[in-house]
Amino acid sequence: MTATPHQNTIRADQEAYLQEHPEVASLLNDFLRAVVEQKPEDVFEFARQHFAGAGVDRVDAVVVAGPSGVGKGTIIRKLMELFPQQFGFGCSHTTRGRREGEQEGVHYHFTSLDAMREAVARGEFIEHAEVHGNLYGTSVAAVGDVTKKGQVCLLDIDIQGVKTVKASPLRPKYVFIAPPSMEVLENRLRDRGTESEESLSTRLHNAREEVDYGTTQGNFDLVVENDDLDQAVRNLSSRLTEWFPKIKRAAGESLV
Ligand SMILES: Nc1ncnc2c1ncn2[C@@H]1O[C@H](COP(=O)(O)OP(=O)(O)OP(=O)(O)O)[C@@H](O)[C@H]1O
Repeated sequence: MTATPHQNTIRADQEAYLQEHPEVASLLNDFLRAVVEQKPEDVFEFARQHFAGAGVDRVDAVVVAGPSGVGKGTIIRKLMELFPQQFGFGCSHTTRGRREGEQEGVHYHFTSLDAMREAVARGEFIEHAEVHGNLYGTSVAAVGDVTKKGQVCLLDIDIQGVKTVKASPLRPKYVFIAPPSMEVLENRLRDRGTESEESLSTRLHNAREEVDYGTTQGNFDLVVENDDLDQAVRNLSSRLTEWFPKIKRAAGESLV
């Protein structure tokens, strides 16, 4: 049966699209290769997991790490106030209890240990780690929620998490927030009033090793000392606009 002119037009249009998007063929070939290599019992479930992580190596993301109480959350909030259209927060999951004022989907996705373990086993997390007795993690979906809007995804991740992100397909920029001193860090944690003596001492104990790792040459793309908050945010913003020129174009040069 010969094709009608209308069918020919549709076919030409589809072929033109596929030529402009060679990643479609590569994505399908990768999937087929994975299926024949791993021979999954449940192909639909396998496909869901396989495609959940597709393209995650190409998204714009920034990992903001540092010891507890150094000001990661504060700096991220400031950046998002300054550049509301350009940055979005990649909301992590946690099994820890909700602190006063924290909202589901804004500060964290609050979940149970069992639900989180199951989601991790299904391959839905880029990284996860147990910190101070609770699970924390960054899901593929949380990063996608931000980057599909064209925004740079800001991630608040502890040092253990950083090490696993480095082993994941995500290719973010890594920023370490350093305290001016251990005394200042302790005062900030005390003044925040969120920790018991025991949790405070665990956090300070971990902080020394974290600062060693964070300030070791080559572990981070940028180290920012959070002494004066506005200065720290200025230092960070200026580097972010170099890394992601689209931020500067959209925000206007005066902001930086
Ligand atoms: N430059 C700064 N000068 C003074 N206080 C600060 C500064 N930056 C942050 N703080 C204060 O220090 C406390 C800790 O900050 P924040 O909660 O942002 O830390 P964090 O690194 O996100 O901690 P965690 O990892 O435990 O969530 C807060 O009370 C915050 O207001």
